[in-house]
Amino acid sequence: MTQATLIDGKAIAASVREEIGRRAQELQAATGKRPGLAVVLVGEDPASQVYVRSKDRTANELGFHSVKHTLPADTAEADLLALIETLNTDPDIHGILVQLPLPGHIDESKVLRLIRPEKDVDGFHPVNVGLLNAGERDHALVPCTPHGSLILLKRTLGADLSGKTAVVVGRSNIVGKPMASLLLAESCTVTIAHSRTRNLPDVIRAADIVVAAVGRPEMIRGEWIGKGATVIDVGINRLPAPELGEGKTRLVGDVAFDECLDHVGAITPVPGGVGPMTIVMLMANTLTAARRQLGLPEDKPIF
Ligand SMILES: NC(=O)C1=CN([C@@H]2O[C@H](COP(=O)(O)OP(=O)(O)OC[C@H]3O[C@@H](n4cnc5c(N)ncnc54)[C@H](OP(=O)(O)O)[C@@H]3O)[C@@H](O)[C@H]2O)C=CC1
Ligand SMILES: Nc1nc(=O)c2c([nH]1)NC[C@@H]1CN(c3ccc(C(=O)N[C@@H](CCC(=O)O)C(=O)O)cc3)C=[N+]21
Repeated sequence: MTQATLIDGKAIAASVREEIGRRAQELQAATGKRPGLAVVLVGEDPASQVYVRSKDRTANELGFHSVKHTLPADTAEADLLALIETLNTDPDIHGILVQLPLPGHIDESKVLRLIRPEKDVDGFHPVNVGLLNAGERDHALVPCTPHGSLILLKRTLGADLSGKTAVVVGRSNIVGKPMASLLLAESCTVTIAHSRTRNLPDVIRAADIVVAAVGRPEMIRGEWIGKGATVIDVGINRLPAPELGEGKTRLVGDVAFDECLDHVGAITPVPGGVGPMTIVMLMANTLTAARRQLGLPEDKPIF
């Protein structure tokens, strides 16, 4: 019986974070400027509040300039757009992140299109999406969760992923599509699966690399995953956990983790896998955006 390697996202995120901290200090020594991040939250979704707090805290810990704008859930679209215009022209702000999802009365696409592509640290603006898909990712800002997932894969399998068979389950603009695009750019043979995919277990079984971004707790069973495969579980699902006490919850991924341990090669846990990488890649993107806006040469890519 083999024993799967646990991909320690928390530890890898900590090492990337140190590197970003060093680079931010260099930037400040050279220019007197700190990378500046603005996070905008509309409404009071508790999960979003947790993420936004964590982004703000990490930015502060790394010595970034960080501002948080919390707007009421009934904010008019025009007011949100006006705030983005202000941030677009603020020279101390290099990165803008609007926490998703937005309340239903606001046109998400309109908001994302207004953010200056140079400041779009989520990588959701059509210009950044286009650059990534055109094979120009070095000039883009790359979405944080897929980018962090790719780093986990490279730290586990080595820098060269070419020729590997990868299945991405999920086709959202936030995770699935950009993940597939990054893996294709690494010369993997990529399949994108979704809710209409037939024989999903068989599709997944053929993969060297499985990335799960579905949002359904433990939907992907251990027996669907081939021997020795590497599994990146992006899913974050909060389930009630009465065994931990009344009203308590616990997080699980999209993959049945325990069922994988005796035969997969490596797997990310939830929590402690992709989540911590997402936050640190947001800081990496903010630093990249700051250097570009200050006219400095690109830093080495982070692996
Ligand atoms: N760790 C992190 O940092 C982050 C984690 N997440 C988590 O990742 C997960 C996915 O997020 P996101 O991409 O935004 O989710 P979406 O809901 O936008 O997309 C889910 C995708 O899963 C597909 N899907 C749904 N049901 C099935 C099924 N039965 N079989 C196969 N595919 C299915 C959908 O297919 P179709 O298109 O056909 O409907 C869709 O493409 C969530 O748990 C989210 O919380 C998200 C962002 C960051
Ligand atoms: N514009 C925008 N950009 C995003 O990047 C974005 C977003 N909107 N909306 C929501 C999703 C979700 N997301 C996560 C970030 C960190 C963790 C994270 O740190 N997770 C910890 C656990 C956190 C906990 O305990 O709740 C972990 O997995 O170990 C998870 C999920 C970013 N998102």
